[in-house]
Amino acid sequence: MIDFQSPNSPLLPSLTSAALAFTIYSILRRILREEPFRDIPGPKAESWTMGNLKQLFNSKGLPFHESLTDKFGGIAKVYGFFGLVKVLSNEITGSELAEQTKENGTGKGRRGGVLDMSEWISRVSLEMVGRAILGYSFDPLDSRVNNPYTSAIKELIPTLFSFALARQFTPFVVKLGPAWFRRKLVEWMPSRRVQKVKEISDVMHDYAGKILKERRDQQTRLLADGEDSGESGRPKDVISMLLKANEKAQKEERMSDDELTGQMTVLIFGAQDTTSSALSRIIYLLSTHPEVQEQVRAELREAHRRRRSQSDDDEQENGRLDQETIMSLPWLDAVVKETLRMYPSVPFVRRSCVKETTIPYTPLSDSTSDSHPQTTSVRVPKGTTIFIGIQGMNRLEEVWGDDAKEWKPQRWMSDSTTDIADGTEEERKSSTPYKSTVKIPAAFCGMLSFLGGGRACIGLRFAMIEMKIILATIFSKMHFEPTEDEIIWNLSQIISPSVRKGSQMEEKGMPVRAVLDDLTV
Ligand code: HEM
Repeated sequence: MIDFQSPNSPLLPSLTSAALAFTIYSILRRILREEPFRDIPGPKAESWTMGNLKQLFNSKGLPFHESLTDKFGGIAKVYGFFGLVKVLSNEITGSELAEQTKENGTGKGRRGGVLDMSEWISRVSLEMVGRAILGYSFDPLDSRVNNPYTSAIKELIPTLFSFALARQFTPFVVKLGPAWFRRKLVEWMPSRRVQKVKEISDVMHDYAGKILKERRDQQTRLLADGEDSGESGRPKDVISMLLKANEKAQKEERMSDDELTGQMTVLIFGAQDTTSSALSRIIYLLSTHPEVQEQVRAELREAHRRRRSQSDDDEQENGRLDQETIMSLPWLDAVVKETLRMYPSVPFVRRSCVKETTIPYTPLSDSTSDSHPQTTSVRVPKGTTIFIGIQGMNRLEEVWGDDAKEWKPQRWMSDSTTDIADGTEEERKSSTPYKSTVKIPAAFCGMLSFLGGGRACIGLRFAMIEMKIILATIFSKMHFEPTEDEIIWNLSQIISPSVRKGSQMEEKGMPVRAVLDDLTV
């Protein structure tokens, strides 16, 4: 009998060679299946071995993604390893206030300073999702030291993205023997980046296990104290609810601890970087568009004035607007939607085609494109890798009009758009400011920022509420101005900002000048 768990198992070499054989077979199979995309235009392969993959997975790759939509339209052919054919669909795409007191021309002094807002936003959003999803405080905001989980979660995506090319082999590597063997393989790998990912994933796994235990103990305590009977005593975080549902579920439907910790990590990941990327971009855009920022602050000023006039217990409300008021502010809504449209936090996603299909295709008749106008559909064989160009789709002129590539929140100010909180699900999904004949199967307002279909973002509503609350809170207390720094937006699956420090140097972060300007009193 073969012992699968033993490191000396004779199965290992056979598994390794079988996996390699499978990899080579798959590569050859795909090379031979190039033919259906013969007539699809696209950029030339940059290199014979890497195709276009280095351009696709490059932190400075946004212009390449943008050029795909501009030059080739809805579908562009890009090359993978060894000239493998892949189809790319339309990319496609603090510090405490460093004190400055200045005269601002009105004779009044002003207090402000330069803050790295991306750092702060990232901490705020992790704290929010930590509490809402896990019932856990990772990183009290007044702490100067990052929790190891916070650092791990921030490092993971950029580190993984830095070897995105090698990760194309993941589907084959995960089939290599049992988990302990794959772990050994990883430990033996002489790559600093692979070791870093291993360390990050160990920290995340250990923390998730620790938090799960805390939630479980809390539930046992509440049950024992009889506090679980009423709504008020019940923990509201997602994991506590999941644990409770798990206990009530039939034995065969229950999630194992590994599945539960997996869910925790997916939720935190899905929620944190995406939201903080969008929030950083919004703050930056408002700092560089003072006229739009003034509109947002004017409606906040008015909302606070109404709150003060209606409330007789200001102390208790502590200058805060309620959720309903925040969600109904039209300029805030327009700014969030327009930023998600123009600058989606996740500009593209990857999918594998599991069943052969044919998709409609209208080539560009533009003279700069080498497209073949007679082609109207393209056959996509099973196994083809597809990149869904979220950003490219969000900027289609057919859907958004001639000014599709401009950031214009005012496009959302018309009556024809439906707020997320209003209207039917169908109205909400398809509501774009333009009466377009092109229907995008999107989960949100005709844009793909939260994707669409069965695997669309499950945190859409959470994200909208969270972002608006954070923005309303911050912009009620201060306004922002740009600094002289050049901000660069990097593609590492999720977009994040950095600052140019000389011709060859960049540093993570997004400095903006914050000026205290309280609207709540
Ligand atoms: C601005 C904020 C957000 C954006 C732009 C965003 C965008 C996306 C996108 C594009 C996907 C599809 C990814 C793929 O399939 O490759 C996704 C999936 C997902 N998102 Fe979000 N997301 C945001 C916030 C959130 C929040 C706050 C949560 C949790 C509370 C969340 C949880 C998830 C989960 C669990 C998935 C996987 C769904 C599945 O595969 O079935 N997201 N999100």
